[in-house]
Amino acid sequence: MQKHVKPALPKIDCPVVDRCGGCQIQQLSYDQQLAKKQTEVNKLLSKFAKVEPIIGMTNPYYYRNKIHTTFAMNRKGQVISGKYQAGSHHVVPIDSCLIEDQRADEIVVSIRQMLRSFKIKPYHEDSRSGLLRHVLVRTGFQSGQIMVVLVLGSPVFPSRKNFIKALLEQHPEITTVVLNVNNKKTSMVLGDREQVLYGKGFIEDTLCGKSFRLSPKSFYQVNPVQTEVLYSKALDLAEFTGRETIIDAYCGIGTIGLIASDRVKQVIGVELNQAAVKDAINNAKRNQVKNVFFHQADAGDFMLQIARKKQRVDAVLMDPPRSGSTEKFIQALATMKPKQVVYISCNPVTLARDLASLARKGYQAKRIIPVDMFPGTNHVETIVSLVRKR
Ligand SMILES: C[S@@+](CC[C@H](N)C(=O)[O-])C[C@H]1O[C@@H](n2cnc3c(N)ncnc32)[C@H](O)[C@@H]1O
Repeated sequence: MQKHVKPALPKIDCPVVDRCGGCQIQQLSYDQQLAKKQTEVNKLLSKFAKVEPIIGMTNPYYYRNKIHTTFAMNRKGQVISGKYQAGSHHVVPIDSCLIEDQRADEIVVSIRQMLRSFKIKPYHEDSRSGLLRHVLVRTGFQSGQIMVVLVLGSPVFPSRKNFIKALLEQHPEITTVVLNVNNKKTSMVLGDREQVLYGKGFIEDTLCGKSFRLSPKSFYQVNPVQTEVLYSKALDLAEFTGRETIIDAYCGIGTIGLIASDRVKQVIGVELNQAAVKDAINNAKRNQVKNVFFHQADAGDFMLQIARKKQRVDAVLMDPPRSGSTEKFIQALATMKPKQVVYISCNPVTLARDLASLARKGYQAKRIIPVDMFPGTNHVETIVSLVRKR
C-alpha cells in the first residue's frame, strides 16, 4: 500500500467505543483503519483489476454533515440522547461524537436540556407515550446553513412556537427547522408527514463549485471533504471529451450529473425518491445548467425504456444504494452498449457481485480506487471505471 497523507491530529479516544453502534473500528489508529479497508477491498475486487491505494482523510474526525440522535429515559428518570447500541434499541448516551459535526452535536445537547422546561418527554415506541423521538441535524459544510428536523411520535406539538424561539435564541446559526411525524414501530428515523416550522425547509451547500439544495429526506453524501475527492476522481476516470450523452443513475439530488454537466453534451439523471428528484430539478435551475434532465423512476425500469428507444448513450455513471444494482439494470445497460461505465459503490460485496455480472456482459474493470468516506466505521466507498470490450 502506498503511503497516504498522515492525519493532522493525534488519535483521539472515544469513551463509548465498546458500546455505541455508530463506529466499528474507532479503537484502531487511522493507519490501521485504512489498511483494514484496503485488505477488504483487495480481497473482494482484485480479481477484476488492480486495486489502487485507498484515499484517506487528512483529518478523520468530525466529518459527518448529517447526524441523528435518539432520545430515551434512563433508569433514574433522566432524559438521555445518543445512539443505539449495536443490534439493539438501547440508547448509549453521547454528547459529542468523534465523527459528527460539532455544531450539530451542540444543538442536540441544547434541545435535550430544553425538554424539561417544555415538559416534553422522549417517545416510547412500545407504549406510544411521550413525544420526541429523534433529532436529525444537517449542516452545510461550505454554506454554514443548518437544518434541524424534530422527529415526533405525534403531530401535536404543544408550545411549538416558544420551543423554536428558545432554540433559535441559543442557536441563531440554525437556518431551518422541520417537524417530522413518525408514529410507526420502525427502525426508520423519518416518518411520512412533514411541516416546516422555521425557514425554507431545506439547506443549501456547495460541492465541486456547484450549489445544491437538500431536503430532510434527500440522500446527500455525509462526508463533504471526501465527496469532492470522490466525485473529482470518478469524473477524471471517465475522461469525457464534451460530446457524450451520459446517464447519471441513482442520481439523488443530481450532484454527480450536475458536476459532470460542464464536461459532456447531455446528462440524463434517474432517481426513485420523489423529494430528491424535486431537489435535483431545482439544483439544475439554481446552477443554470441546461443540459441535464432528471426523471423519477426505478433505475432498472428507466434503463430498459432507454434501451428500447435505442437512444444513444456513451457512458453510464452509477451510484446505487448498499444493496447494489439489479440484473434488469445491467441487462439494459449492456443492450445500450455505452463505451464506458463508472460505478461508485458504498458496499464492496454488492459491487463484486455487479462487476461479475458486468464482466459477463463484456465490461472490463480498468481502475479500482477505494476512498475512505467513513473513518471510524467499517464502511468503504469504491470507484470502478469499466470499458466495453470490442
Ligand atoms: C448512494 S445514493 C447516491 C446518490 C447520489 N449519486 C449522490 O452521490 O449523492 C443512492 C441513491 O439511489 C436511490 N435509489 C435507491 N433505489 C433506487 C432505484 N431502484 N432506482 C433509482 N434510484 C434508487 C436512492 O434514493 C439514493 O438517492
